[in-house]
Amino acid sequence: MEINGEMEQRPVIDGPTNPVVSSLLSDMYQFTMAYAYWKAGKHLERAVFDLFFRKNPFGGEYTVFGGLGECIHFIANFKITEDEISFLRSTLPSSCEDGFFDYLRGIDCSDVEVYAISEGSVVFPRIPLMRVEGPIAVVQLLETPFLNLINYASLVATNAARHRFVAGKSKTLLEFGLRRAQGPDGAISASKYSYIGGFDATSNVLAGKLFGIPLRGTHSHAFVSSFMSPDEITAKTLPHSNGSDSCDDFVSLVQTWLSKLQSVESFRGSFSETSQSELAAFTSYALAFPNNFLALVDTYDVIRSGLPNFCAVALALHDLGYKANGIRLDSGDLAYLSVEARKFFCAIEKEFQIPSFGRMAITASNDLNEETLDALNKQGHEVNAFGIGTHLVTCYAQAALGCVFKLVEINDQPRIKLSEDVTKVSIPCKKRCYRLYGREGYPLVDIMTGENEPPPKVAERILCRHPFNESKRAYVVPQQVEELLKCYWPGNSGKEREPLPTLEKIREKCINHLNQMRPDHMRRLNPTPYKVSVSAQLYDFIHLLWLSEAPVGELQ
Ligand SMILES: Nc1ncnc2c1ncn2[C@@H]1O[C@H](COP(=O)(O)OP(=O)(O)OP(=O)(O)O)[C@@H](O)[C@H]1O
Ligand SMILES: O=P(O)(O)OC[C@H]1O[C@H](OP(=O)(O)OP(=O)(O)O)[C@H](O)[C@@H]1O
Ligand SMILES: O=C(O)c1cccnc1
Ligand SMILES: [Mg+2]
Repeated sequence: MEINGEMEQRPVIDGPTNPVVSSLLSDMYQFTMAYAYWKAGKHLERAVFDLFFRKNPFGGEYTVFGGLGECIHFIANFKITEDEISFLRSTLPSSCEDGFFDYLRGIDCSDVEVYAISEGSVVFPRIPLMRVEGPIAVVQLLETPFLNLINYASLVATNAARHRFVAGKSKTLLEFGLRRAQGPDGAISASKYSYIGGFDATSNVLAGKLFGIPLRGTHSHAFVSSFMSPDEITAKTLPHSNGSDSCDDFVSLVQTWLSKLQSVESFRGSFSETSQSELAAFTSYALAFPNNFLALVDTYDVIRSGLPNFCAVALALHDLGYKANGIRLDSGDLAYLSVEARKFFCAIEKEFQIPSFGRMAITASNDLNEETLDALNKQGHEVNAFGIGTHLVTCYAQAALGCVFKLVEINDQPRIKLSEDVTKVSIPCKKRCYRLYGREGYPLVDIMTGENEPPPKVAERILCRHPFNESKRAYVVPQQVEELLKCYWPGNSGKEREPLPTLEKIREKCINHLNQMRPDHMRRLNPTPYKVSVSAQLYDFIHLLWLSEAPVGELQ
């Protein structure tokens, strides 16, 4: 585009992570409406849409906002190709005129503006996560892809944050969901947004490559049961960790340690013969990864086999200057088994004078979710890391977040969507949104105002009204005022574009925001709703418009 004789420098922004996110990834009705707008000569009318949700997921009182970056990557590259136009022509009724397809050929998002809350923020019902302004036909085409990019992203980020909340800050949380996720995009998105929501790492290698998320993993039961006995191990040499000399027969060294363990007085009766298959598997894994030895100990029997076998290998590694990483438990009573494992490790630390052996890491997995984490906490456990798959990535506890995209203004005229259900009435007008902070530093209330109202001021009392309930209102004297919607896509407005932060920064923002919330909004049982309000002026306007738009009933 040429402005004042100079070529405007538009930043080059890559497309979305998933290349299927393109202009046709939309509902059919967006294209039929676009045609009807065009036919009516309305397609260039300037519209304002709000993207928001009505209820927090998982019975909670907060949501983590995810997916904004992908939306911006999408619109930065929004074009309808010749091939796509041919397809649309073949699928729309043959009465659709050629001029419409010529119009579609020329559209992009250069005259669309997107204002949004920063990704990773904690957000609440009714406050627009995004405000999208532009020619109505184009903005209408963005509805479905935007909702698709935001609904699951925010749902899974929230789910991750909730799992983090129950697990506690000190635990390591590993996302193990790739195999159980809803297809490849579900899996990649789950890894990305679980990381934002506070997970530490993923097993998903592609997510590691695409987003730089730390990768972690152990091994499976197949690895253990694929071995028959230590006799099948032929390459038995393991160099000392400092490179000084080598142990020629690591397998025998492990056997020696197992015999020593069998004769320890305090272990007498707890185990006798352990599984030779498992011992061979652990020994082989240690030979392959002497610096990162971690063993899945529940293939046969955790107490009678897995733990002693693991310790025999870990002690042999210790002789050669290596430090084992720990174990994974994947079945049984995880609280009980983790406590028994810890006792076993501590007994070895004491018996053989090996400092820090008692602090060996214990990872647990197997159908974990918020409830099982909570139950484990209540029972007392010794788990250091949780691997969580199915419940996290499928968002088992709630299938979808209900973000919607509603018209709030056209040609500078406010619009309202009425409903019998008052929670579904949309809040009209182009709005500004603020978060007001209280004396103790907690966010107190979010407030929406009309676009041209003066902003709330620090230390100045402002009336915050429930948008629909006349009697619910409160005066607030904010100690800090934060404007929530920032310009992420300026279109032709000339405004500065907010840069897209890195995934690391988004994660940091999310964790800080969650930490900043008042604890009663965060608790799992009956959390206190966070207040979302409108200014007195906007309240009056909503109700005026409501009355003017709602037909008066007639009783007979
Ligand atoms: N101490 C505990 N308190 C509450 N729930 C637990 C506890 N330990 C494990 N769980 C959960 O109980 C469930 C046990 O699953 P399940 O009944 O399938 O047994 P399993 O241990 O997987 O058995 P299997 O050996 O057949 O694989 C899992 O969802 C697990 O997360
Ligand atoms: O349980 P999730 O939270 O989904 O976590 C991922 C699970 O995936 C693996 O199981 P695997 O595929 O080997 O099957 P399994 O159910 O028989 O353990 C792993 O051992 C975990 O149990
Ligand atoms: O690395 C693991 O232990 C792992 C990875 C995916 C699923 N279950 C376990
Ligand atoms: Mg399992």
